[in-house]
Amino acid sequence: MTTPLLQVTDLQFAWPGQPVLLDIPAFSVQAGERLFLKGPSGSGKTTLLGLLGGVHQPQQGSITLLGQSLRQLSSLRRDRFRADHTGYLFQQFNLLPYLSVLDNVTLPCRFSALRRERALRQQPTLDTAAEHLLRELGLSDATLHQRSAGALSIGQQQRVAAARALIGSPELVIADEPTSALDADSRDAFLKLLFEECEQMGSSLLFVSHDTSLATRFDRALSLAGLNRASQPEIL
Ligand SMILES: Nc1ncnc2c1ncn2[C@@H]1O[C@H](COP(=O)(O)OP(=O)(O)OP(=O)(O)O)[C@@H](O)[C@H]1O
Repeated sequence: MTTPLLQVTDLQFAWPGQPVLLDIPAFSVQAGERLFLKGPSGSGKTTLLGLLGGVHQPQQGSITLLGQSLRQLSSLRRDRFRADHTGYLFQQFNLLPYLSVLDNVTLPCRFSALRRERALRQQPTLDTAAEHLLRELGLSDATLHQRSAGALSIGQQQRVAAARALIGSPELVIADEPTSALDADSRDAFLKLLFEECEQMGSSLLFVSHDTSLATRFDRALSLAGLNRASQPEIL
């Protein structure tokens, strides 16, 4: 059996002063897999993604990415490891609105020498790497690339956020409800592009959403409730 890209074992997490939110005996993502994780609002999806990226620390259990236990890294090395191997696509995109589109897309390469190096293996400069990705994701108008990210439409910002998550081919792309602000047609088109890019880069995709209609498009679909043994009080 091949070693999973990401492996969670006996994880427990509670926010300070709150009951245990997540109690997950086992969860894994395989290399190159497209995994859909569903769960209602408030069930702990975003918290789990923060744990997987090493942003939060579990009270118990282990999270191993590419054979490296996150717990064994100092917080500085954990941040670097996350920047090297994980691309994040957030629900609210989290672009820096005053920076240009290109500067937003190339941002991960400032924090990760590995992603910078990988991007420069394909393209002569980081800007051309960003432009290439933006074109692949349907943002081909070069005048848009120089504009402040905050001046773009929601659909355009989402593509910029996707390019930022993908630049430098991280092994794992984590997407937290990235299509919730889109209509059905834009959502379908965006998913198709995201899948194509992840496949080209050999990245695994962990896609979290409460929109269960998307689940059949993925290699595997899991429900957080099915993974999590912690009791869930009032979730919507
Ligand atoms: N920084 C925090 N401090 C304390 N509690 C938090 C924090 N972030 C989230 N929580 C709590 O953890 C629970 C799960 O929140 P989380 O955002 O992980 O759920 P979610 O499934 O991603 O929800 P949604 O689909 O609405 O984004 C909620 O009860 C929330 O109030």
